Amino acid sequence: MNRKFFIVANPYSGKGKAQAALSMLKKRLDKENFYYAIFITPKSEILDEFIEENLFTDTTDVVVIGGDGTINATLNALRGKDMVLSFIPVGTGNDFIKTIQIGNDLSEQIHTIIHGGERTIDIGICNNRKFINGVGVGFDGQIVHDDLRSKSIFSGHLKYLLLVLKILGSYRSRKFVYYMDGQRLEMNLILMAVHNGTTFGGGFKLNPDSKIDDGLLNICTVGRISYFRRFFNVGKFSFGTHGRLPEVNFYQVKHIRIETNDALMAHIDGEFFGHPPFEITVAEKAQRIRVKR
Ligand SMILES: Nc1ncnc2c1ncn2[C@@H]1O[C@H](COP(=O)(O)OP(=O)(O)OP(=O)(O)O)[C@@H](O)[C@H]1O
Repeated sequence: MNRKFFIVANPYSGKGKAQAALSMLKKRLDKENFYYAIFITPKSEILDEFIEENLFTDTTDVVVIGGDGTINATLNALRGKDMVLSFIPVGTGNDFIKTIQIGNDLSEQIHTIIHGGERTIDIGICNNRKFINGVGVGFDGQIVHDDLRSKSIFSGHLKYLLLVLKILGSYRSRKFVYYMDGQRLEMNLILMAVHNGTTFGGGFKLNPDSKIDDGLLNICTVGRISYFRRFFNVGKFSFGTHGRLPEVNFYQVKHIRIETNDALMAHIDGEFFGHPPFEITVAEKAQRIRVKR
């Protein structure tokens, strides 16, 4: 079958690195005589609807040049169409691709897009919206919320890290009421990370043992923790060694329901996603992606 590429490029992701990536990808696709179409994303709350409207039905390969938010919008635009997703990560955090092998630089990543192998991965679903990496509720939802509104002389990852430190020093634990595979729990938590992937926030490996094709969601909860212990242990979350802390618990489930609480903020694949209630499940082996052979 002749392959047809549809390229979704976000000019805003990661301070505009998409243009250079797009030029190089176009050159390589031209050289190999592939058909392709390009969609440059507009700033919009309904990005997935714009992508879906422009997607040709005979597309075989959808390439995302952007960060996790652009991957999320593209994934939701596919609405079950059987197309292979591949990635050039030019976002700020790029947390999802830390779970897979696509190559370390632009040239290798383009090689993977054209000549890579296929892998079929699980997809999470939260209140009918799909996610590829995860949903964060509590502390990291608050960061995404505040990041959207804060003005700073810094930008990108540095702005994000400064916000993490600021909120780390003030965020209080909140009551979570939730059902994991039907079992009711009620806990005061700083955060709950529900993952298909492993990492949030550009490198915090909250669920280091998560696998993207095991049919399960990995959950990390962090309970009430003193301000001193937060700052002292924050590095452990980057290395994924926080499991030794008594405030941390890990779970693997197929379904979680988090009850209504307007004091809890959430994000889905790094995009602000409001407040619970959330009904979160996993669709096993639901999406083909392109990875390094
Ligand atoms: N043309 C555009 N101008 C401004 N914003 C845009 C444009 N196109 C898309 N967006 C916004 O970009 C956001 C997604 O950015 P994306 O997540 O891909 O990059 P990032 O935030 O730099 O990376 P990451 O999520 O990996 O940290 C969405 O909120 C979307 O509305």
